[in-house]
Amino acid sequence: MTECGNTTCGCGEEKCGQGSCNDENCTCGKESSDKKNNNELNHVKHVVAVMSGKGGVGKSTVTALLASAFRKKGFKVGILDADITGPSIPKLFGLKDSPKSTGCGLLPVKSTESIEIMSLNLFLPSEDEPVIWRGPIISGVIKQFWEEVIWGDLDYLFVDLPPGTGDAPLTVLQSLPLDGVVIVTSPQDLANMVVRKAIKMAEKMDIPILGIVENMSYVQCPDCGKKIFPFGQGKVELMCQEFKVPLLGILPLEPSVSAFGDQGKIGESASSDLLRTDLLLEILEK
Ligand SMILES: Nc1ncnc2c1ncn2[C@@H]1O[C@H](COP(=O)(O)OP(=O)(O)OP(=O)(O)O)[C@@H](O)[C@H]1O
Repeated sequence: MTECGNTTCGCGEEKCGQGSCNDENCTCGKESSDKKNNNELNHVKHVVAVMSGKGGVGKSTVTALLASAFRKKGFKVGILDADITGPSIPKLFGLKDSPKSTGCGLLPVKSTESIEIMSLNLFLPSEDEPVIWRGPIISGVIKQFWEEVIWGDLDYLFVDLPPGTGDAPLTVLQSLPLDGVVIVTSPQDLANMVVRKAIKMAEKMDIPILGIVENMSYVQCPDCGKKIFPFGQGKVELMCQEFKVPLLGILPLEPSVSAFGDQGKIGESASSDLLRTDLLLEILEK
């Protein structure tokens, strides 16, 4: 292996620890272009992070709905739950089994719809056990979930990020071979302000923004079907225009979404049909 200088690596690229270096002899710390096939057992075609910056806007729900929508289309799908201290994915899919370990690595747990799932909550003795870890340990676990889990052949791996722009999101954006991020927002101005920080973080790190989903956007009257916008209307369209990214869906505040999630049957929620999956697929294929 060749050693690179302080600022420039053997391949002539500036040393930054991000992006992709195609010189296989270079040790600049940049990831090789084959980062997706992180071990011989894993062949993951696309990795998509779901991010928000703001807590509670529905990242995990949107991750689960996206994964379910892609699965319904026949793709092989996985979810890496990078929300280490507040993991929700196993609950949404009603998973209780612990991941099995083989000589080669850890096996994800399969949901009823055959989505491969890895989450720290699957290792805990009870689902309400807290995880009280500092940032470096959390980052280490996220990397292990990528490198030491036998994902096998997957078309799409969705990564559910925790809120904020701290250690865990940074690790995912820096260490995983992301095709891009899907941003989840909700219509309140407060959410908007924090979500913009996440968008700018991804932009600063040269991670493509694949699109924005607005969650809890409106309530539909069960009697007359009229849409009520308790937090105001049209904000996500403005955000998409400003950042020049596509709108991937507007989801209502819908009691059944929460009920399906609480019952561990989020895959049965029809809200996944409201996501513009075909548009996302088109963007990813490009
Ligand atoms: N469109 C929706 N309609 C009704 N309830 C929803 C909707 N989206 C999310 N919820 C509910 O809101 C709560 C928070 O959702 P979720 O856990 O997906 O948010 P999050 O952004 O991932 O949270 P965190 O920041 O803690 O990771 C859950 O109880 C979920 O069922």
